Amino acid sequence: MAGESPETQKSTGPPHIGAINPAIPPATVARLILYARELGRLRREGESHVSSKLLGQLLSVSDAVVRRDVNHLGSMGQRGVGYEIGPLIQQIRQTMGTNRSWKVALIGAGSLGHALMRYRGFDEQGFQLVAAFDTDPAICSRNIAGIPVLPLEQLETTIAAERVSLAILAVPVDAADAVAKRLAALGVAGILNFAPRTLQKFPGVCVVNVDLASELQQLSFAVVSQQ
Ligand SMILES: NC(=O)c1ccc[n+]([C@@H]2O[C@H](COP(=O)([O-])OP(=O)(O)OC[C@H]3O[C@@H](n4cnc5c(N)ncnc54)[C@H](O)[C@@H]3O)[C@@H](O)[C@H]2O)c1
Repeated sequence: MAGESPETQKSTGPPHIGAINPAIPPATVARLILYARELGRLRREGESHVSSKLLGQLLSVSDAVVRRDVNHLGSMGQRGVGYEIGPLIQQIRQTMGTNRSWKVALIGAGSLGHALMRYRGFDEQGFQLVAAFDTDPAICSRNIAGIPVLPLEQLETTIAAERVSLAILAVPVDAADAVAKRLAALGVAGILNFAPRTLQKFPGVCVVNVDLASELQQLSFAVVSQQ
């Protein structure tokens, strides 16, 4: 799921949108997210410092890779002491834009949408799902896991009123481009797209595609490659 970099990057936009650092390679970005997850776990276990060797072991990469990745964040480690966990987490979160809260809208409240609304992990990472939208009247005007499901007609007013910056697209493939176009016109800065199609590009809108079927194909390739 992780590992794909934004297809476009926002150059201008509302003042609450931070710029993505284009100098960090996508593979490093993917690992930094995983380092933060492991560092959070170590901190909860009471650790204050971690070596590049241990952090590397936790991700099955070498300590040289860890040091190179962390170097992208500036001067962080101390020889013989390792990295101080708190400041390293803070620096990664600042770089990733996850040291702040993001308001997120979900478009498409079907099977996948329901599962996403029930997932509690977004809040913990600073992603606040404020509303879902659907075209099916049977689904609308309900609350799922505390999130209101609204008719699509209310997209424009709600996104503007709530100052939503990110959207999750979980609509049927044929509806994806039209919805993305509406989101782009509303100034939404990023779209997490689950529809199995490469979305049309919109200036200033970052898109990350999530396609579990593609991930499975990568897994099958990895398995056959080692046989
Ligand atoms: N990327 C992945 O790994 C992955 C996994 C599962 C599903 N999907 C994709 O996610 C999408 C949703 O899958 P699902 O299983 O939840 O489908 P679903 O049919 O259960 O849900 C789709 C929902 O979108 C609504 N909808 C239709 N047109 C709309 C529009 N223009 N605006 C707002 N809502 C609209 C429908 O009323 C329905 O509630 C599909 O495109 C599917 O292919 C991707």
